Amino acid sequence: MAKGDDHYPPLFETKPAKGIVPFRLFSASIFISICFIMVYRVNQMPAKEEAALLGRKWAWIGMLLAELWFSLCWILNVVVKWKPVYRYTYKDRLSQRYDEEVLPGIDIFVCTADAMVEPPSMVINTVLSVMAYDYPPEKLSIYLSDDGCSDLTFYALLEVSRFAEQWLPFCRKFKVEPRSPEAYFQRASDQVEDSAMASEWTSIKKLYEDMKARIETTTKLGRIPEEIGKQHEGFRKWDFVSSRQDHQTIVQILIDGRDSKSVDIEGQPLPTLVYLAREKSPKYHHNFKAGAMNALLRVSSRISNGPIILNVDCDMYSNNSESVRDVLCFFLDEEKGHEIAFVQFAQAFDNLTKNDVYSSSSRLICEVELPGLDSYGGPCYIGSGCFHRRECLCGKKYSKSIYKEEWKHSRLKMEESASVLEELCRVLANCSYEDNTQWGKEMGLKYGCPVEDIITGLAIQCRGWKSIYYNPERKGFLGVAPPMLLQSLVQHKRWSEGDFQILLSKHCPLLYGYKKIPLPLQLSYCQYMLWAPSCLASLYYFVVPSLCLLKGIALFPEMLNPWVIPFVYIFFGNRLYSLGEYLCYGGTFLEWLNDQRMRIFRRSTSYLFAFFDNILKLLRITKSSFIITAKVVDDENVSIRYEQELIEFGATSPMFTILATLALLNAFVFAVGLKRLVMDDHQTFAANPFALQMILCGLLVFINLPVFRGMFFRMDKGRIPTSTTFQSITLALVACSIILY
Ligand SMILES: O=c1ccn([C@@H]2O[C@H](COP(=O)(O)OP(=O)(O)O[C@H]3O[C@H](CO)[C@@H](O)[C@H](O)[C@H]3O)[C@@H](O)[C@H]2O)c(=O)[nH]1
Ligand SMILES: [Mn+2]
Repeated sequence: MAKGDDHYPPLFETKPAKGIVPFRLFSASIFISICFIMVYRVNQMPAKEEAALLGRKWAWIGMLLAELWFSLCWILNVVVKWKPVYRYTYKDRLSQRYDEEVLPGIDIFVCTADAMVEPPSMVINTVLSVMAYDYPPEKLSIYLSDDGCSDLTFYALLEVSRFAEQWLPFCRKFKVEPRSPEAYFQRASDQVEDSAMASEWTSIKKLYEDMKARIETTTKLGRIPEEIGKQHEGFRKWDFVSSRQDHQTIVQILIDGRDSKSVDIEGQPLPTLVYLAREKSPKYHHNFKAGAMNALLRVSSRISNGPIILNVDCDMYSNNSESVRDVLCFFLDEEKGHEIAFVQFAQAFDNLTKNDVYSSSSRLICEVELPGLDSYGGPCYIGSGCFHRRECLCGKKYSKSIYKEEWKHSRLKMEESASVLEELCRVLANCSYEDNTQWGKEMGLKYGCPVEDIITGLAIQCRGWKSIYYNPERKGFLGVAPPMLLQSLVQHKRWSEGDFQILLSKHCPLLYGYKKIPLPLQLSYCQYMLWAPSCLASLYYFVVPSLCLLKGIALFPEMLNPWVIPFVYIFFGNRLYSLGEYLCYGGTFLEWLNDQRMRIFRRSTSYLFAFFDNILKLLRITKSSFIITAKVVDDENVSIRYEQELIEFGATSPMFTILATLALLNAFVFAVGLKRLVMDDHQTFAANPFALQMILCGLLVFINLPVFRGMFFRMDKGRIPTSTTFQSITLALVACSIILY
C-alpha cells in the first residue's frame, strides 16, 4: 500500500468470540429455571398458620431475597459475557506505514511505595524490562515514582543507569525475551547453544548478578554505605529527609536522553531515566498511587511530554518487547484510532502455582469478561499494564482531533540543563501544587477511592472516549500474585470496597454514565461494584439452610418433587458450565475447584469487611487506607508451602475466624444430618425433604476440607493457629445450640 493512499488496511482487527450460541441457549435455559424458582418460592411461601415453625416463614423470605440477588448478579454476568470480542494487531503494516522518526514518544511510569515490601532488586527488573522495549530509545522516557523515598531504591536505579549500557545492546543483538534480566536468566539458564552468544551471555549474566548482589547487600543493610554515597551527588538529598512521610521533593535525572553523551556501549542513545520522590507532608493527604501518578504526569510533561503513557506497577515487568508497537496499532489506526483513550493489557502473573491455589489469575475475567466489556467499547483501566493517551488522562473531552500531527511536534525542545530541569520539576511534585486545582478531580487520576484505576477509567469513558482490551497470546506483562491467603483476601477487600464505594458515590455508573456510555457497559461495571454487598446473600446461603436443617425446617423441595429440577439444574448446570469454561481456556479441574473455594472465601470475608467498612466510611467513622500487597516472602518455608499449594493461614485474623467458623458449623450440621438419615431408615433419601440442604451442606464441607486440614491435621507454621480453632469451635457450637434450644 502506497503512502498517501486514503484507504489503508486497518492496523488492528476485532473478532467476535466463537461458541456464543451455546452460551446464549444455556443462559436462556437458566433464565427459565430462575423463573420457576421464583414461582415456587412465592407459591409455596409458608402460611401464617404454620406458626409452629415461626422461623420458617422468615427463613423462606430470606431464601427468596438471596435468590433474587443471585439472579440479578447472574443477569449482569450474562450481559458482560454476551458478545466478547478479541483484538489482533498488524505490526508489519504499522512499520510499513510509519517511519521510525514519526513515531510518538512514550513516557513510562513505574510506581513503587516501600523498599521493604517491594525490594529494589525487583523494581529494577521492571525498569530494565521497559527500558529495553524494541522502540527508538530516544523516544522512551522512564520515570520511577518512589513513595517510599528510599535511597536504597535510588541507589538501585543508579545501578540500572549503568547496567543498561550493556543490557540494552545485548537485548537488541540477541532479540532477548523477556527483557527483565531476572526472568530472562531464570528461564534461559541452560538454553544458550549459540556459541557467538555464549561468551557475551556469561559475561552479562555475571554483570547482572554482581549488580543484584550489591543492591541486595544495601537492602539488607538498610542504608547506603559511605563509599557508595560518594558515587553520586544525588545521595546528598537524603540528608534532608527526616522521614518517609515528611520530606521535600527529590527529582533526579539519571539518564538525560537529550545528552549526546548518554549512549550505550554500542553508541546508541539510551532512554531517559528519572527518579522521583514527590514531596510528602503530614499536612497533606498523599492519595496513594493516584497522587504518585499525578505528580508523574506533571513532572514528565516538563521533561519529555510523551503523548502516550504506560503505567506499570513495580512488580509487573514487560514480557514482550514489542508491546509498544502493538499499542500503536490501536492508537494510530486511521479509522478508529482517534477515539481510543487507553489500551489495557491483560494482567498475568509469573508466580502462580500449577493449580493457582488462590485463584489469582482471574481466568474468566481475563478471558471472557474483559473481552465482553470491550465489545461495549469500555474495558476498565485496571492499574498496571495500561497505555494511555496523555491528554485523556489529563481530563480532555473526546473530540475528533488531529492528534497525529500534534504528536510529531509534541517533543519539547528543552534548552535547560538537567539540573535546572530538576529544579523546575521539583515545584510540580510539591504537595501545595495541587491546591485549588482540578488535579485529582477532573485532571489526572481521581482521588479518594481505593480503586483509583477503575474510577479514572470510567470517568475517561464518560467523557466520550473508548478503550481497548488487549490479551495477546504472549502476555504483555507478568506480575507477582500474593503468595499468602490473607494478602489475597485483603487485596480483594480493597478492590471490592473501592468498587462498592463508586456505586454509592456520584460516580455510580448508572447515574454518572447515563447517556454517556452504553447501558450494557453501565451494567457491566455494576457487576463488579456489587461484589461487596453480595456477601449478605452468600453468607445467608452458607449458613441459614444448614441451621434450618438442624432445626428441622425444610427450605427446598424434596428430590421426588418436580420443583426440585430448576434448583438442581441451576446449581449443577452453572458449576459444570464454569468448569467447562475453565478447561476451554487452559485451566485445570483443580484450578477450577480452587477458584470455587476462593469465591466462597472472598464472599464470606473480603466482601463482608469491604461492605461494613464502606458503611462506616459513609458514616464518616473511618477513612480510606491502602494496604500495599507484599511482593516477596522472607520465610523460605512459606514459599515451599506455596509451591505445594498448601493454603497459608499462619496468622490470627478475624477473616480466618470467620472461615473456620463457617466450615465447622457446616460440618456439625452435616454430621447431625447424616446421623438422622441413618437412624430414620423408614424414609428414603429421595423423599427426605432435607435432601437438598444436606447436599448443599455437604458440598460446603467438601470445599472447606483445606480449612479442616489447617485446623486439625497440619503441624507446619502455616496451619490455623490453635487459638483461632478454639474460638471458631466455640462460635460454631454456640450458633448451633441457640438454634436447637
Ligand atoms: O501509596 C502508594 C501505594 C501504592 N503505590 C503503588 O501502587 C501499586 C499497586 O499497589 P499493590 O499493593 O501492588 O496493589 P495491587 O492490588 O497489586 O494493585 C492493583 O490494584 C490497585 C488498586 O487497588 C491499582 O492501583 C494497581 O495498579 C493494581 O495493579 C504498586 O506499584 C505500589 O507501589 C504507590 O505508588 N503509592
Ligand atoms: Mn500489585
